[in-house]
Amino acid sequence: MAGQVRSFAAGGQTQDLRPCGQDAADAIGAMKRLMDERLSLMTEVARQKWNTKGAIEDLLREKEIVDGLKVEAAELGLSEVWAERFFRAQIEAGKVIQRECFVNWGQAGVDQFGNALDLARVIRPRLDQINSQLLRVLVLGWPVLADPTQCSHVAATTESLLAVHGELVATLAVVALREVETS
Ligand SMILES: C=C(O[C@@H]1C=C(C(=O)O)C=C[C@H]1O)C(=O)O
Repeated sequence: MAGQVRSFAAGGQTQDLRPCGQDAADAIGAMKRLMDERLSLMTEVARQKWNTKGAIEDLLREKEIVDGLKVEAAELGLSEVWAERFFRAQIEAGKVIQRECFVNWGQAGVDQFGNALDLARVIRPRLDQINSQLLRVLVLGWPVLADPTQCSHVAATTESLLAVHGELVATLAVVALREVETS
């Protein structure tokens, strides 16, 4: 895979994506932060849906996200099949968080949140940015993710997500990272 990744056009410039060790390690750090931010935004998503009594799951939006990211992945030289697995896992983990929020707020008798962010205008655009940024750092970090001698990075990612989001969410979110070696 690493050998297939040559370059991609970003902001009109072609960048060399062949990794050197530090770039790949930095990319793993960025991947962790972006995965965490994506999951953290799910509470904001849930607050807005709680206020509007909206459904947690939006399958049309999920399909649009995944279809778009598969095209981007192909352009970046990343396996579309793997990219779909990775992002579907992030989406499932995010829905777990939203469902947990709904259960907790239902039990606590929460009525409305006064300061919920706008889903369409604020949260989803940020999620779209995060998704694209994630794709790019996954390409850069691929040599580390695919190297069985460096599997501690996946364990560290799991640990840091687990500490904030709990075991179920963390396990779901990293599942595709554990399959990189075989992709
Ligand atoms: C985050 C949302 O909730 C769910 C999770 C999604 C995601 O993780 O991107 C997309 C659609 C929904 O099924 C949303 O509705 O935007």
